[in-house]
Amino acid sequence: MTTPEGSVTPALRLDSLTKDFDGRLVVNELSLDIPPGSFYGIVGPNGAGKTTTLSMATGLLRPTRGHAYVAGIDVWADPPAAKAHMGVLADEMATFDRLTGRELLTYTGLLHRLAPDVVDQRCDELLQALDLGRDGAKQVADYSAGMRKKILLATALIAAPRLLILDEPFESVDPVSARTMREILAAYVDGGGTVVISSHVMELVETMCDHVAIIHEGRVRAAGTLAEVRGELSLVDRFIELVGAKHLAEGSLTWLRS
Ligand SMILES: Nc1ncnc2c1ncn2[C@@H]1O[C@H](COP(=O)(O)OP(=O)(O)OP(=O)(O)O)[C@@H](O)[C@H]1O
Repeated sequence: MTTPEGSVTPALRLDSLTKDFDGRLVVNELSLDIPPGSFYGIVGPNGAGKTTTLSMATGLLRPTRGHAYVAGIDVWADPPAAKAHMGVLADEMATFDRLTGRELLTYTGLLHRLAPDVVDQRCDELLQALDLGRDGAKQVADYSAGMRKKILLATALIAAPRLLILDEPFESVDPVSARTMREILAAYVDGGGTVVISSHVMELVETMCDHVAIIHEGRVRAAGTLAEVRGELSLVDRFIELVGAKHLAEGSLTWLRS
């Protein structure tokens, strides 16, 4: 989609997003444009505000101030329209744990008004691809943490949205499944989709993403293409340069030495 001025509408626009928890600003006037077709990594130290930001962007947590737009649609002004454009994976998302993996996927597909035979075929393919074929009949409540990530990724993918927002999608996932997930996401971006992931794993972001934002204390410290953000440094060095390295103070935890 293009605006009247001819500029391309961002797949996701965060406009001065702010979250105040009991007087503490954990996300502070955060603005970011995610170009369509990009594979965008959001990195930041523990507690930087990544999950809070993505929760506000996906309609899970109401911002104190600011706006999020998906393909130009204001997420909080028209949540159903905005949500129709995106697939979301987030730990704090409520899900129907008493359904089996296959039932949850089927239910999600039917909610998106896909034809039952299409849902069936996509369920087969997704369960197979994510190595959940044998666990399709098990309740999601009994899934391991990694299996839960994978079934939630499958629910985010089943309706083939144009935007995927994935909070720590690789956490707890084994290396074989992680590789498959990376292949699925790379093919999705090749097909014109946009992916936004948060991650702590710099190597992963560096090899997968073409854009990156470094967030610290609720603000964007650097954002742009990977090359623009990294400069001459590796992403991890740039990250440490921006957020500051911490070393163990001399003499602390000496009681750990036997
Ligand atoms: N519901 C809440 N009430 C109060 N404070 C909260 C709430 N949710 C998050 N916070 C605080 O907001 C800050 C940002 O948390 P957030 O989960 O967004 O960080 P994060 O960057 O995703 O961290 P991590 O990398 O550790 O997952 C933290 O200090 C956290 O304690």
